[in-house]
Amino acid sequence: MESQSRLPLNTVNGSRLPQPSKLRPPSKLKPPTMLATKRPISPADDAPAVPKAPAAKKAKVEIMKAQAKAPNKRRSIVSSKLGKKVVPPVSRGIAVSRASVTRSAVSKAPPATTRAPTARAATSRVVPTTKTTVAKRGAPLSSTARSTTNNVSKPGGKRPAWDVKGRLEDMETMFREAMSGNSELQGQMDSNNSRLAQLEAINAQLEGTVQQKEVLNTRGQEEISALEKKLRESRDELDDSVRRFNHEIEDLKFIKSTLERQRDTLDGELSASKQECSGLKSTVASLSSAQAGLNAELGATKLNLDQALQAGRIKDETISELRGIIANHEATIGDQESQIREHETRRRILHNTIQELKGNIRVFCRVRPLLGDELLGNDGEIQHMTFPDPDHKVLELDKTGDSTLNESTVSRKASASQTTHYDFQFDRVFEPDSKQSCVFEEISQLVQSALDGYNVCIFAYGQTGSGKTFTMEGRGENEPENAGMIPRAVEQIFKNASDLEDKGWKYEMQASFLEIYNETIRDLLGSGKEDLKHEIKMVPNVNDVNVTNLTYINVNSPKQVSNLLSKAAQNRAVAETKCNERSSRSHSVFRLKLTGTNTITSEGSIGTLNLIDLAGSERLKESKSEGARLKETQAINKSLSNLGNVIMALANKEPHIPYRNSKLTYLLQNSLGGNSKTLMFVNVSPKEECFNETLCSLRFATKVNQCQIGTATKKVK
Ligand SMILES: Nc1ncnc2c1ncn2[C@@H]1O[C@H](COP(=O)(O)OP(=O)(O)OP(=O)(O)O)[C@@H](O)[C@H]1O
Repeated sequence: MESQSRLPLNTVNGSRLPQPSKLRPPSKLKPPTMLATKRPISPADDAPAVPKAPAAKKAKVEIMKAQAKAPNKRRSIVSSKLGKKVVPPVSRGIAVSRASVTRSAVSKAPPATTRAPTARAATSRVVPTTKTTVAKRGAPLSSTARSTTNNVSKPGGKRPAWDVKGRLEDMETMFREAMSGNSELQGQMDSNNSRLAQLEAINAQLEGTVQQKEVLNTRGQEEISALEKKLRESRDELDDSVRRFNHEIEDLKFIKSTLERQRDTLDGELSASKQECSGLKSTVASLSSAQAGLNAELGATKLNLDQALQAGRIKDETISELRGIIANHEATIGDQESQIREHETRRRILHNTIQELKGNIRVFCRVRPLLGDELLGNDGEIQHMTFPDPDHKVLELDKTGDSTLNESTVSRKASASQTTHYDFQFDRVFEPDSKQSCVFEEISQLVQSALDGYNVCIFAYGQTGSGKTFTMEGRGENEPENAGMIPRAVEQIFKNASDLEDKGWKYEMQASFLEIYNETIRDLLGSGKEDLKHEIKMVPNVNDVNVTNLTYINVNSPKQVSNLLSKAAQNRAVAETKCNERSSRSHSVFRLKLTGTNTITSEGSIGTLNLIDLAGSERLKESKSEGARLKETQAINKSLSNLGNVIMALANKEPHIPYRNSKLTYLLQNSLGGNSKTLMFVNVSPKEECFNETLCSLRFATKVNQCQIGTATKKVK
């Protein structure tokens, strides 16, 4: 015991233990595989046969598991060093952990071998004990050690510091125990070494396998890179395909939407067609039923037809009888038509007789209404004129404070208050509110006479602004109610001529329009450019008047005549005077020559309708005309006074009638003589300041009205 205790503390069974300072910490120990690399095991070792690759894998897995359990194993080793039972690693089979291998190495602890680090590591577990031993042996005891020694001196407690011997004994005891444990560990280490050799063989085998695997791995990598390349190419192709397919999908979507639209349209058409079809079916059904009805009706109609044919035969007989009766009636109608024509002839005779009874020269007086500013004075009433006669034949004038006027054609009554009263009587007096239609009604029979072959002369006489043009021509193309005597006469002539066509009459109408201005004739229907001279000539044997170079136009409609009147109106010489703002300073003569032929009776007629708008009869004193206008007025007055002279001469049946003293009377000689019907309008102004002019005009008209010119005769071809 004594010699053993003198052995160095760091030797086990004679071999030196590694220095504690050179021991590696357990965590830095290399794994068994690494150890195997440093210490190859020859195949000649009596190691178990190398397991196949799966067996090697399994062994690796077991090793891994063992490593995971390593800390606990270490604890068990330390425990074993302290005298507890140590489980030999061999009993655990091939699944030996790195920690257990290390413990085996420590137990063997061969000096100066390649496994030294492992042994050192294993030895490190007992270092504290060894150190303590060294300290006890070499160095003086510290106070703490001493107290411990003191405690040991007593069983179950520390030995006192001074009990060195006791403490040494204790240490020796401990050493012996350690040594016995060491031999045990040595056995374990041997078995571990053999186990390690086996494992190294397995490891070498595994390394070969690893190399094979690496070759395989390299090939695999190459294959993988080739496959990756292929994969990239495939991906590119796939991308292209995807793009292509996307395009195709878009196209297909577009086609799909188009087709859907077409389908919708076709659906709509189909439903419409279905509806139409159902409608047609119902129509067919109704037509079928109608056809059945019609068939039935047809049968009935056939029956009726047979009856009608029978009745028709009877009617044919009746018709032949009626034809006989109609022939008799037609004969009667022919008789009656000839009677009508006779009646027409007699009507003309009677009409002429009536005209004769009325007198060949008749005078109508027309008073125009107050216009514009004229209405402002006297509350718009004409106070100096009265129309007392219900038969419209009398006009009364009252003049206050003018004793110089003491004449009257009919009567004159002067009152004490110096009011002079004048009565005038004419064939007709038209009051200011008389309409154009009302005036024309009175002259329409005269117009009819022109168609019957008479020379009719209607002229308007009066002072400027008294309403002559309004009476003869009217006002405004768009005011049919204001149409004058000329357009109305033309209208009536065309209408009557048309009516007379039934009685066999056909008329040719020739229009001319002229004016006499300053005793010069001007053609109002001419172009106006030529400076032609117009002379009045008597046509021998016909007792007719002709004007040379005058335009005669055949007319066949009222519209045509209306256009001629418009043209003439533009050509008329119109001049301003102080008496009227638009005064016509010439006589205008519209002449319509009517030549009628009766194809049935072979009668013929030539009539002339003269419609004359005379120039204003102004007194020189009133008109205040000067220069050229004075000459105009003088010429007008001369012709007008000559007209009066002619009428007087005719009335007095004088042997010489002074027709040639003025162009007007010379032109109208056939219309003023015995073979004519003459109507004079005396137009008067309602203005009181025109009283004297009005009086003059009325006096002249009264003279004309008193004339008995003779009996008119119609001209027969
Ligand atoms: N009965 C009537 N009703 C309404 N207005 C009328 C009537 N008579 C004439 N007038 C108007 O009085 C004005 C003068 O008439 P108009 O020109 O016919 O006179 P006149 O006698 O022809 O004059 P002149 O001799 O200068 O040609 C015109 O504006 C016309 O429209």
